[in-house]
Amino acid sequence: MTMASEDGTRQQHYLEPSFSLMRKLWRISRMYFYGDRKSKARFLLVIVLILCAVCAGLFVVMSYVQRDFSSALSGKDIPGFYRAIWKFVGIIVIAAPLYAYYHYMQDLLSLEWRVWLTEYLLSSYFSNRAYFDLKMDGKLDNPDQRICEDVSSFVRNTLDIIILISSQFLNIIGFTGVLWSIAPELVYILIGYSVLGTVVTVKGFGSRLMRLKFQALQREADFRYSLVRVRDNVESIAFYGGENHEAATIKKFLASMVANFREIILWNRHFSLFNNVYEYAMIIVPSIVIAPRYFSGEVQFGVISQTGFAFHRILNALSIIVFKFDSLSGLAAQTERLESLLSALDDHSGDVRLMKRHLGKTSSAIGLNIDNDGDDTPLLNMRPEHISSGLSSHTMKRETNVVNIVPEAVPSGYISREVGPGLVLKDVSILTPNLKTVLFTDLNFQLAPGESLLVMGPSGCGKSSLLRAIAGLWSRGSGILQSPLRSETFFLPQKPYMPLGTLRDQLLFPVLSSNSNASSMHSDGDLYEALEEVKLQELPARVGGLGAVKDWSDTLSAGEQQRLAFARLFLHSPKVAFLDEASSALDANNETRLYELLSKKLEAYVSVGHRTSLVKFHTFVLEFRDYHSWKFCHRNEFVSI
Ligand SMILES: Nc1ncnc2c1ncn2[C@@H]1O[C@H](COP(=O)(O)OP(=O)(O)OP(=O)(O)O)[C@@H](O)[C@H]1O
Repeated sequence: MTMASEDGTRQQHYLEPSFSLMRKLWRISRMYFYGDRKSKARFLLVIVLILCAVCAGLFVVMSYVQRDFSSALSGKDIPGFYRAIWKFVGIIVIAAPLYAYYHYMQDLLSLEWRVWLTEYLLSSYFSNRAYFDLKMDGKLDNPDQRICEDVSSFVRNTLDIIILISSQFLNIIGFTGVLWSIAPELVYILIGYSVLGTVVTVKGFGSRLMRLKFQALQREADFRYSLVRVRDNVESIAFYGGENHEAATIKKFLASMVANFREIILWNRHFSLFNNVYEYAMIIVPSIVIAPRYFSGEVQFGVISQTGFAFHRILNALSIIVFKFDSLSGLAAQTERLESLLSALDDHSGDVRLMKRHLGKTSSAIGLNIDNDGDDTPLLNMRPEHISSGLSSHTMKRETNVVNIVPEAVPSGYISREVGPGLVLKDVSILTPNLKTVLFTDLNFQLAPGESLLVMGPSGCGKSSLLRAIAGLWSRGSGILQSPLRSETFFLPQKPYMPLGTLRDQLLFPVLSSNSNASSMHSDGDLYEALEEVKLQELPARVGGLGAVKDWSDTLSAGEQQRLAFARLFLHSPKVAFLDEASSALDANNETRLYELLSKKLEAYVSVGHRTSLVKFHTFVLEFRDYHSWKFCHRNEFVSI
């Protein structure tokens, strides 16, 4: 979840009614109506439009019945009066179920569309770790709100507008005939008047109200996220006594949201003024035009009310932008937010493709056999001759001298990734995601299968970033990185992630416990055994069994969470584990015992840690020193500085 910041990362949108906005609306809508569920989508839409047409037809019939009714009343025509009453009853009997079914189909289509679009966005959001890269990129605020609420409002409003336009179009067709047959001059008046009203609305209020609505969505999402952050960090805030600070921060978001709403209310008042004048100015026009003909006996009394009815139906239809501007401006804001999310996801998958192409070129340039089709496909068979000769001694010392480099000067490519049995880094340089800082350059080392590495160094030198690069989370930089298949590795971050769900879910994560493979792979006995290994055997009894559901990050201590993460690691038994200060919250005894288990159970592992007591559990030590240099040596040669 990214909150838009005030430092310029927030995207500025100057929304205005335009063809580009309509194109965006069409782009999002066509994805569903031309997508994999198009048959159902189109079927539902056609049904809704047919029902809409029938309802519009009923309105035309109603205008004639109303005419007969008024004429019968004014002419004291008793049989005519009862005939009109019976016609009314007939229309109501048909219209009542028809309307109910019409709204039901509308709701059904809206739900289907929402589900489809949400699922589509979720798939894109989680593919190629887009959620991670979007957060790192920091340009798109609150993707969660876009996926959750903007989709829902967008679908509802778009559907309303489609139906409205269709019904108004039918109204224009149906009632223009009626009005034309009575008073053609009224049709001309209506056209001129509605064009004028639309131009004033679009030019006078369009871009301002749309921008305000866009900001309203953005600021509401920021406000809500500031509250969610508090809920996620209650303990830290309580320890710091940070209530005043948090309340002040949240109030700032509230104030910004309210300021925007004040502006919306103000502009709504201006618009409402214009809207009322526009609507009321026309109320008596049809009567003024028709009354002289009624006085001269040219038309019956009922024609006056029929003309008024038809006139206002057409006025509503032609003035759709004026009368529905509130929902249209809301829809414009939702369209813009969804479109920028879709574009960011598209750009991301484009970047991934570009990266793969780039890697293909790089590798062929150095004569390596690359296949970029998937994470788990062996890509490169790196032989010793690809590694600089100095590496084979396993003891290297090298000075690097670039720390903060202007973006133009940094390596602009990607780290080439390979799959191989060990872990090999050749001339690897890594950039931070904002591409402003080179963390280290020309890092070279290799670990054969079965060899383990401890990465040490001062805070902020790039130890975790190295693991991120190995895991494929960061790719910007240069060099070649060979590591085992992703499915053979397992990463433990410093702060273990505790997903929502049962104790069983915590142990099996990232495998879903509902997945049939999970239960065939790990019986409850295995889970209890893993808990015993990390000295958490009493946990199931304490919390109510493996099926107990809790907020685990609040229920368990930091050390317990780290031990649970080790149990998770042992259950998955990967070939190679990567541990980023994964035992930092543990006491020395627990840490030693877990590392003893680790060295027995796993072929190899790479740890990031600060304690020299960990050195004995690893074959090699890579030590970063003062951001400028690094040293790779055997553990027997390691001398702590
Ligand atoms: N998303 C980001 N954008 C820009 N810079 C970042 C980002 N994430 C991390 N950095 C910077 O990259 C540098 C290296 O971070 P990293 O987490 O790898 O350090 P570390 O050596 O693991 O530190 P520690 O021992 O404190 O955990 C830090 O200076 C950090 O501020």
